[in-house]
Amino acid sequence: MITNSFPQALTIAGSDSDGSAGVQADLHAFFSRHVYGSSVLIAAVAGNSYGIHASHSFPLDFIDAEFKALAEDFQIKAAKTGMLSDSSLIKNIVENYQRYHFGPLIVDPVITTKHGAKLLEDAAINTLREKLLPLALVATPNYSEAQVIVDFEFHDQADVAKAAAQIQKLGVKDVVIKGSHVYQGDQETVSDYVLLADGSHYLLSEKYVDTTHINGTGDTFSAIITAEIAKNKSVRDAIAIAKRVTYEAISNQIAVGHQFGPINHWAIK
Ligand SMILES: Nc1ncnc2c1ncn2[C@@H]1O[C@H](COP(=O)(O)OP(=O)(O)OP(=O)(O)O)[C@@H](O)[C@H]1O
Ligand SMILES: Cc1ncc(COP(=O)(O)O)c(N)n1
Repeated sequence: MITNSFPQALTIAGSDSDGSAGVQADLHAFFSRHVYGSSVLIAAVAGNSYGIHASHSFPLDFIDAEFKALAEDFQIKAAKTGMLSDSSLIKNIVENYQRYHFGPLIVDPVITTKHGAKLLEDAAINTLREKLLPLALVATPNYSEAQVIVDFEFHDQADVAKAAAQIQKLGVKDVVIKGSHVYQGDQETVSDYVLLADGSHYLLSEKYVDTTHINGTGDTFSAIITAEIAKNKSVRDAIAIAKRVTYEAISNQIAVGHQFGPINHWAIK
């Protein structure tokens, strides 16, 4: 009899038809780190590298059926969320996540795409704050999402640190605020501020890559953390690996799409 022990992870997110972001990016990322990926699709968007043309959320009873089907068979060791659409979907995900055992939860609070399309209703921000974030082992807002969650504007790194502490107070154990642009001498870097559950905090920096092929960076980053946690890596190591390999995927561009193209998951080692 085959055991169910191969590392398995789950993404609870939206499909992006151009394959660059959402569930598609998450599954590429899981695959690249040798983790089996499954998905609960909550919505699908019709889009390409220029923008999003349409979006469609799935019925809640269908989402319930997806969770149940996976719970009856798979041994998922870690799960992540991406696009969440609206309040009723967030509540549904919270209920299903609490009903089943899918391991630690990584919340990537996706609000807008790289083309500026909104993937989360304004009215759902409170539900995100009060219902979903408290369940998160790791939350990975980018610079602008973090400002929406804490409801104040960042002017400097001290504000980023203050926001991470505020997000931790919502119940999130480990917080990564991505995407501060910091100069180290002449070199522009993209730095992610990390605040761990034990109170330790630090910046993870890589050189800024001047490219528009950045669709799916946030999805990939959070999916890699999820994959590494599914393989029992520590949160600190999982975040460091995610930073390193996401940088590899951004800096080894592939020629797909005209504007906000995908990153290169084959570059991930
Ligand atoms: N141009 C770039 N050059 C180098 N690193 C980058 C670049 N853009 C993003 N990153 C890195 O990629 C990772 C993903 O961050 P990013 O801020 O892009 O997330 P996002 O896609 O905006 O997030 P979300 O999915 O939450 O909307 C981070 O580690 C960030 O520092
Ligand atoms: C369906 C879907 N989900 C998420 C994103 C965010 O992508 P990114 O990782 O670039 O922030 C997206 N563009 N589409």
